[in-house]
Order: sequence, then C-alpha cells, then structure tokens
Amino acid sequence: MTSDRVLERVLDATQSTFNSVLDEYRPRLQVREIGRVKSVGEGIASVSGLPNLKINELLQFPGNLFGIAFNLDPDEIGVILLGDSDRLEAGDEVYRTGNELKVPVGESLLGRAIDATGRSLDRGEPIQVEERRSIEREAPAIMDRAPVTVPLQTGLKVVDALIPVGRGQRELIVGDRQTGKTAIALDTIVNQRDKNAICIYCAIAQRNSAVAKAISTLRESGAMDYTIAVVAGGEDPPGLQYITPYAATTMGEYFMERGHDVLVVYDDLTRHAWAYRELSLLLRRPPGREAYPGDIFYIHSRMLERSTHLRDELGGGSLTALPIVETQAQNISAYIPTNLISITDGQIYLSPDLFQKAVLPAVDVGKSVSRVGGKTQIAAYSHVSGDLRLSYSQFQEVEVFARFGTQLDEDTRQTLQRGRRVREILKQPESQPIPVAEQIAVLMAANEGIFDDIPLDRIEDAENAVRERTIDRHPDLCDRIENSEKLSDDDRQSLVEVAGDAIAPFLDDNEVENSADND
Ligand SMILES: Nc1ncnc2c1ncn2[C@@H]1O[C@H](COP(=O)(O)OP(=O)(O)OP(=O)(O)O)[C@@H](O)[C@H]1O
Repeated sequence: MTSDRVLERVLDATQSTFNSVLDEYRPRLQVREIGRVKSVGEGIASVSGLPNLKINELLQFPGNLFGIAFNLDPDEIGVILLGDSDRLEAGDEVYRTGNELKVPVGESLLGRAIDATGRSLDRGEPIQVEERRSIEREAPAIMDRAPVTVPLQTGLKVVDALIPVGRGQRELIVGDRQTGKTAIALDTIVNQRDKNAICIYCAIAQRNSAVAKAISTLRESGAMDYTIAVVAGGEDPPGLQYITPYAATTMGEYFMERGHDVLVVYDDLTRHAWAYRELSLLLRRPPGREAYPGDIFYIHSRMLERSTHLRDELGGGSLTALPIVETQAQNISAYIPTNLISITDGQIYLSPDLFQKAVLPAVDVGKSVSRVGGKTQIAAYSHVSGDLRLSYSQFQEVEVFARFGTQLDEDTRQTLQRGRRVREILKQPESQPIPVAEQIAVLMAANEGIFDDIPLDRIEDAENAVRERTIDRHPDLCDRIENSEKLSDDDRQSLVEVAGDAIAPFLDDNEVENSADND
C-alpha cells in the first residue's frame, strides 16, 4: 500500500470517529433567566428584566436571599423579600426559580420552633425535610367537608360550658392588649395532651420575650411533644411576617390530610394585617380604609377557609383555627376585627375591665358567641350550660343596680349571691386545664346553689374539694361523662350529693349567716 493510500484511510477513520463523537455530544446547557435589581427598600425590591415571571414565583438574589414576586407591572416587578436586604444593591442579579415558595411539612417538625421557610430557631439540629408544600393552597371544596361534630375541649370552664369550640371550627379570640388572649390559646394547646391532636402555635411579630415565654410554657407542660411553633419576630422583614400564617396552615393541612385533628393558633392577625399594609404601601398599591389595601379581607378569608372538618372518605381529619386579634380601646368595630368577626364562626371576647378586677380568664360571656360549637358539646353540658348562662347574665344585669346601694329584695339578693359565686367558679389560673367530668361536677353544684353559703374567698378550696371527691367516689360516672353519655336523674343526684358532702367542711368553720355580707 502506498503512503498516500495509508494517509487516506487514516483520514477516513478519523472522520468517522469524529462524526460519531459529534453525534453523541450533548452540551450541558443551563438556561437561567436573569433580571436586575432596580432599587431596594425596607423589605421590598424592584426588579426588571424577567418578562416571563409568574405571580408569587420565588426569586433568588445574591447571598442566598429569596423574595416573592408580588406586583407584576409591565416595566418593573415588585418583590417582597424574605430575609435581610442590607447587602442587596441596585444592579445585582436576580434569578427565577420557576417555583412558588414551598415550606417543609411532616412529623420531623413536631417539638421544633422554626420560621416560615423551615429554618430552625431553637438551636436544635437542622430540620430533616421529608416533603415540601406550597404555602398558598386551595381550601377544601364544599363537597369534601363534613359537619363539625366533635368538641375541641379547651379545659377552661367558661369556654367549654358557655362558648364551646368544635373541631374544624374557626373561633376568634378578640380583646385589647394584655387581656389574656395568648393565655387562652396556650391553655387550649396544653389541654390537647392525650387527645391525639397536633397543635401549631404561629406567632406573628410578637415580642421575642413573649414568644420565648409561650414556648417555655408549652415545653414545661409537655405540650411541645405534639406542637410546632412557627415564628416571625417583630424585627423580621414584613414579607416573612406576611407568609408565616400561610406556612403554618400548610404545615397543619399535612396532618389534617392524614386524618389527624389539628389546632392552629394565629397570634395575632392584627400584626399580620399591619405587615401586609406596610408591604402594600411600599409597593405603591392603592390604600383604602385605614390605609389597608383593597384585598385585606381576602388575605384572611382565604387562609381561614382552609380550616375545616374533612369527610370520612378523606380521612376525617380536621383543622381548627383560633385566630387572635387585638383591639384598641375595646373597639371591636374597627376594620380588621370586624372583618375577622365576619369570617369566623364566633368570638371569645376578653374584657380589660374583667381583667382589672382579676376575673381571669377575662371572658365577657355576653359579647362572646360560638355559632357552631354548641352542637358538638359533650352531652352532660346540656344539663348545666343553659342555667349557668341565664343565672350569670341575670346577675350581670342586677349587679350594675346593686352598686347604687339600693335596698334589695330577697330574690335579687339571691341572684347576686349565686352570680358572685358562679363568677368565682368560672375563674381559672393559667395552664391548669380541668377535665370535662370535673367541670360538670363543679358547674352542676353551682347551678344547684351548693356553693351559695360559702364565703367568696373559700370558693376555690371548696371547688377543688368537689372535684377531688367526685373523681374519688364516681370514677365510672366520670368516664361516662367523658364519653359524652347522657346523664340520668340518678347520675345528677349523685353528683349533687357528692358536692354537698365535699363542701361541708367549708360551711362548718365559717359563720354561714354572714357569708352574703362578706361578698
Ligand atoms: N387565667 C389567668 N390567670 C392568671 N394570669 C393570667 C391569666 N390569663 C392571663 N394571665 C396573665 O395576663 C398577662 C397577659 O396575658 P397574655 O400575654 O396572654 O395577654 P395578651 O392579650 O395575649 O397580651 P398581648 O396583647 O401582649 O399579646 C400575662 O402576664 C398572663 O400571665
């Protein structure tokens, strides 16, 4: 073979190898849409150059900072930032992620304090993410919902007897600052121990000390075992505060869809509305009443609509919402409180006047209502709630006149005597939930006038004696009450007799006839 021929064959072979390599070559291309930061403000940024961006899409900024596309105008995009924006500058690059914000969900979150994006706030191990879900999800359809039939016991006599809450209900806790709103919600969480419920405490822009206190109360009472604390601090960017309750709802839905009963406390939605107003004003959305944007009702209604009781075919789980709203100077007709009152299925109103008089929990029974819970109440409450409500409201009316020092007839004197004792009995210290059977025993005794002759300062001891004696003497009856069985006349008679025995020592060593004068 001539050298020319050899060269020709080598070239042919090289050509075919080259062609086959070229055929197999797949360049690794990554397409990223990159925009630019136009300007940065307090918790927001304005971005340009991302024409295909979708609303609510997550954007990535330098320094692992994320934001959500909020305003899509033709020439610029308004973004709410979810982290510290100190180092962000005009001209920085912005990347699309193609996704909405998704938060971790799952059992690994139980017992942890986290922020809305799943970052650990309790200096524990990093969160093990099993699954992520979008923070904005559609509420269950009407056909997927079942009626609310099971009670959610708060362990508070005044709430369980007079303003009962059902699993899947939305009950607003409303009141001025420092009236014990958080305390009621935390007591309810503490009372879910051994009741197979999952709880989520969602703190929005609360003082750090208040959040730390709430979490330590839950830890001390063992409630963190079944609770997740989702927290946005007061100094966190408004964007993070805004998304926190949606993230908490998504975390709750995960458990609801697995058939659990879930309780979510939103503490509080006044501050959530403030965060949204701040963002809207910074992004130049048109302000409306009290400078809130036009969709302020919708941000709360679409979130609370996600609370429900699912049909058995869908697992039968439930998500109960206890949103908290703060009023200024007892003005419940302000914009945000009225919105929330109309969205929810009732409200527990806390009165600063009662708080000052040390009537705690400071629940104003007259201004509180539960539109759903009554149908779910444990059967035994039907023997006590009606009479209790009547005698208490009569007392409240009469008490106003009695202050003028008028001469009182015997009936009025008795109404006052009973009412003062009922009020004393409805008092309850924090973090000390009372089981249903003991509540029934005490409230039935109060209705029957068993406490009428006991001086007010001894009522608490007498009440404790009645509770102890009832559990001791009638454990079977207590079990039946807990199982929502109806009480027979004999059962009621036995409860009243036991209460009569239990309070005897409190009558003996006191001048009975003077008790009314001591009131
Ligand atoms: N039942 C109770 N018995 C005794 N103290 C109580 C009771 N309920 C609340 N308190 C006390 O009242 C104070 C205010 O309670 P809490 O923080 O729950 O009120 P709040 O309305 O949530 O306050 P804020 O407006 O700051 O959120 C706390 O010091 C709490 O310990």
